Amino acid sequence: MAQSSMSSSKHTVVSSPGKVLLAGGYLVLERAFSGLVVATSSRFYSSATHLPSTSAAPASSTEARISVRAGQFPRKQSEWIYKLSITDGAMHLDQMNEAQAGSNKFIYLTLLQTMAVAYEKIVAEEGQGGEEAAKELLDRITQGGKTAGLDIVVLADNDFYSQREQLSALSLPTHINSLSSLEPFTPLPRPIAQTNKTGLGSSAALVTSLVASLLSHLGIVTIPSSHLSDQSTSTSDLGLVHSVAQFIHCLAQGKVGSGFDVSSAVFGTHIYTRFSPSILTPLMHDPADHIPLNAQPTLLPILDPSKWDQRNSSFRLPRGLRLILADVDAGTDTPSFVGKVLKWRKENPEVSDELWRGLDTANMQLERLLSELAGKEGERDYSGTISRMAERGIEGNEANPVANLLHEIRTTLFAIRGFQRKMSELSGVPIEPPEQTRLIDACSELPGVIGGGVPGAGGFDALFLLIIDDPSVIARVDGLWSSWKEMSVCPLLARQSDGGLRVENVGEVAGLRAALTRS
Ligand SMILES: Nc1ncnc2c1ncn2[C@@H]1O[C@H](COP(=O)(O)OP(=O)(O)O)[C@@H](O)[C@H]1O
Ligand SMILES: C[C@@](O)(CCOP(=O)(O)OP(=O)(O)O)CC(=O)O
Repeated sequence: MAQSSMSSSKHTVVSSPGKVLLAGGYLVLERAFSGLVVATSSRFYSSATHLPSTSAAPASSTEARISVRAGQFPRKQSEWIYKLSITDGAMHLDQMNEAQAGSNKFIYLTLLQTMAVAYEKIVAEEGQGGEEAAKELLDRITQGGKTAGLDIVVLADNDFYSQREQLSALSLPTHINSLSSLEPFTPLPRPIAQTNKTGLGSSAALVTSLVASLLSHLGIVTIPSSHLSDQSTSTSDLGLVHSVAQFIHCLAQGKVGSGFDVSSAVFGTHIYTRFSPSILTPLMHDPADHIPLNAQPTLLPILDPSKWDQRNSSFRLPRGLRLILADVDAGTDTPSFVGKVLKWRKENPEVSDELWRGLDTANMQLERLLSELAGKEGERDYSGTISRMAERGIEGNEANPVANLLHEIRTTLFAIRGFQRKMSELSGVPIEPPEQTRLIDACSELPGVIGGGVPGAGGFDALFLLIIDDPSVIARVDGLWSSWKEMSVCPLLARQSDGGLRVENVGEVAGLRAALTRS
C-alpha cells in the first residue's frame, strides 16, 4: 500500500481523474439544470511523504517546511517551498523561494486552507483549540519533530498538457497510438504558465488530489484505495474533501463556477447538479491569509458536507462505447465566453429560457438513452449489434432495440449541437464555431462514429466523439484527424472512466515511481 502507518516510510499518493462536460455547458451553472460529466482515465497524482531534515531546514517541532514540486516541469521554476510556523497566536504559511520560482496561487491556497481545515478537525477531536492543537498539527507534519516536514510531488498524466512538440521531437505522427509511446509523465520544456493545457481540468484535479493527499496523510480522512478489498472510506470523508476542494478552487479562480470539475475529480462520472453558490459567500469575501488559533471553527461549519446541496446521480457510458477526445490547436478564453453568454441570457430572458429548456430536454434525453443502452448490456445480441455497427453507419432497425438506441443517441447528439449553434448565433459567442461544425460533421460520417460535440464551454479548444470501441473505428478517426487541414487536431489518450478520487499503490501506476524520483 502507498499509505502506510510505518513512521519513517509513510507515503501517500492520491489521484483524481480529469473531466469532460459531455452535455450541460452553461446550463449547469444554474441549479435548475444538470450536466453530464464524464471522468477520464487520465489522472492527476499528488504524492506526500516526509521531507528529510537538512542544515537549511532542520527538523523542528515549532515549524515545518512543505515543498511542492510539479514533477514534469523544469525544476527551478516549478518547486514551491513554504514554511508553516506558529507566531503571534496564529499559524502562518510563507513561501521561501518566491524570487526564484514565482508563486503558485493554487498550491499556496490549497496548502493554507487545507492546513486550516486540518487544524479545526484536530481541535474538534481533542476538544480544545490554541497552540496545543497547532503543535499537534505540526507534529503530524514533521512526524513528531523527526523530519523537516512534507515533500510533495504533483504529476499529471500526459493528456493534461499538449504533447504536440513531444510527438514531433520523436518523429511520431499525431495518432492515438503514438501517445502511448511517450514516457509516462513526459518532462515538459517550459514552466506551467507557458505550457498549453488540453481542457481536462488541471487545476481542479490538482487541488482535489492535493487536498485529499494532505488530509489523508495527516490522518484526517480516509480515501478509497485502488484496491477493491480496502473500502473503509466514509462518504462524509469524500464529502469533506469535495467541499474543501470546491472552496479552494473557487478562491484560487477568484469566482464561484458550477464546480462540475471538482465534483468529477472527487466522484468520477455522474450527472451533476451544482451547489448553491451562496454556501460559499461567507468564505469568499476577505479570506484569512493565516490560520487563527481559535477554539471556535470558522471553516468546518460551512464546509460540513451535510450543509451542501449539490446532487450527484449515477451515470456511466454503456459498455462497447468509447469516448475519445482531441485537443484542437486554437485557444479559447472560456471565462470571457461564460461572461458573454450569461450577459446575453440576462438581456434576453424569454428567448434564452426557451433555448435553455430545449437544450436541457435534449441533454437529459441523451442521459436517458445512454442509461437505457447500459441496461441492455446483458442482452444476447448486445455485443454483436455493437460490433456490427463498427463497420457501418449507425442505423436504426425496428427489430433491434440496441441498434435503435444507438441511432437515437446519434440523433440526440446532433440535436444538442443544433441548440449549441443556436446559442452561438444568438449570443455571438462561438460555442460551436463553423470550423468545429465541419470537423465534427466529417467525423460523424465515419462508420462506427455515433456522434460528437464540443465539450464544456465549447469554442475552438477541444472536441469529443462517442464511437464504437473498435480499433477499425479509431484508425478511421485517426486518419481523418491527422489529415484535417483547417485546424490542427491532436488526439488525447484518455477514455471514459467511472472512478473518482483514490489512493494509489505507487508500484502499480506505470512510470510513477520513476517520475517521483526524477531529479
Ligand atoms: N502540474 C501542475 N503543477 C502545479 N500547478 C499546476 C499544475 N497544473 C496546473 N497547475 C495550476 O493550475 C493553474 C491553471 O489553472 P486554470 O487556468 O484554471 O486551468 P485548468 O482549466 O486546466 O484548470 C496553473 O496556473 C497552476 O497554478
Ligand atoms: C461554461 C461552463 O458551464 C462549463 C465550462 O467547462 P469547460 O470544460 O470548458 O471548462 P474549463 O476547464 O474552465 O475550460 C462553466 C462552469 O460550469 O463552471
